[in-house]
Amino acid sequence: MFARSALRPLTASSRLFSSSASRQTKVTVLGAGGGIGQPLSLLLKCDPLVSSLSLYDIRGAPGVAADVSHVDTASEVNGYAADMLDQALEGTKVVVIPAGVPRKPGMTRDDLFNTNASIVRDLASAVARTAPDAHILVISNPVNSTVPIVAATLEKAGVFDPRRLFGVTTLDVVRAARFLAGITGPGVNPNDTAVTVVGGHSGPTIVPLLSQSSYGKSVKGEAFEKIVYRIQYGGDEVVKAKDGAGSATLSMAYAGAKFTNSLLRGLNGEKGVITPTFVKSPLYEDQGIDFFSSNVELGPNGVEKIFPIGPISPEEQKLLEECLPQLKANIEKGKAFAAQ
Ligand SMILES: NC(=O)C1=CN([C@@H]2O[C@H](COP(=O)(O)OP(=O)(O)OC[C@H]3O[C@@H](n4cnc5c(N)ncnc54)[C@H](O)[C@@H]3O)[C@@H](O)[C@H]2O)C=CC1
Ligand SMILES: O=C([O-])CC(=O)C(=O)O
Repeated sequence: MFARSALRPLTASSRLFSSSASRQTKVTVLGAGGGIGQPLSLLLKCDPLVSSLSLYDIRGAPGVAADVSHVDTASEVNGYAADMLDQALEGTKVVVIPAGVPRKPGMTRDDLFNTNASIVRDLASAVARTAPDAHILVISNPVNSTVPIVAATLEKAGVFDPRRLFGVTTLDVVRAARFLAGITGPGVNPNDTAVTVVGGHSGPTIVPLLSQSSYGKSVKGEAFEKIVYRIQYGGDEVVKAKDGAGSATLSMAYAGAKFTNSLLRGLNGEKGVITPTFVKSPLYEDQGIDFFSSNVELGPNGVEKIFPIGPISPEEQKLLEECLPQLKANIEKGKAFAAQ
């Protein structure tokens, strides 16, 4: 399926799976029966760095596991029913969480808070109890709030290590590269139009830094406004098109598998694995914002280095100013919930 000879040469940033190192890892998906969980489980089954895949959901995970387990890659797959959360987490090194409800048209990600906050808190408690050293990748929305909830839950349990908690903002990066390639001209490949996206993961908190991209820096005026809007509201495009049937699942599964592979490469000691992710960050701590997405180097301990956002244009400075107050409010909402 992925025969090497059939592939054109790829840059490190463009590969879905790359595996220069040999150590393999047990990965658990919480919410594996869902719209994201199913294709994500399939993609993780295809990742050569995953040795064992543990699939959990309150419904349907054993069926998904039976199905995915027939794919002829080396990893083993196990499915766990609703009452087997602790067994699903035993011995796992990486936990990916796409559990929770998705948006319908007319909703914001924050409208998911009331349902998803407690789902994520309870799953984080289980990770703290059963796999306290695991790296946790949070997909469930609203990411700007669910990540602080997971952090506070782990902190309460005395096992929080900020190097091991990640909000998955990779879909924004994937969209930015795709949309920029689309307006750059025929034949331009998204592999060559990577854009760093910083801030958070909802509307105005998503800040693409086009000025730092060789193709993006020439996008000005109305074209700039349009592509920024499209990157910030790409999720709404999918919610609208699915017309009540949910939000992005396939592109998110791709993005989730891509970020998981980056983390696994870092854990295996590969150098120079750098990608944006929403982590506990010192960058805007002086403004009371202690979670932020910027480029992060992933390594054997998880977060090895958090990069500052670097030089940005006056337009991007304005976007950042719009991002920060909303991001702060989202983070505080998560913390207030976790403190109850
Ligand atoms: N970070 C990002 O960029 C993105 C995040 N999302 C978010 O991902 C989440 C999932 O989206 P979909 O897969 O489309 O939803 P979905 O409804 O298709 O699947 C969610 C799954 O979570 C399961 N679930 C609910 N409570 C659970 C619990 N306590 N333990 C384990 N599993 C549980 C459900 O049974 C269901 O199978 C949503 O919150 C959505 O907003 C979606 C797209 C992008
Ligand atoms: O829009 C949503 O609700 C799902 C999501 O986070 C995205 O597609 O970026």
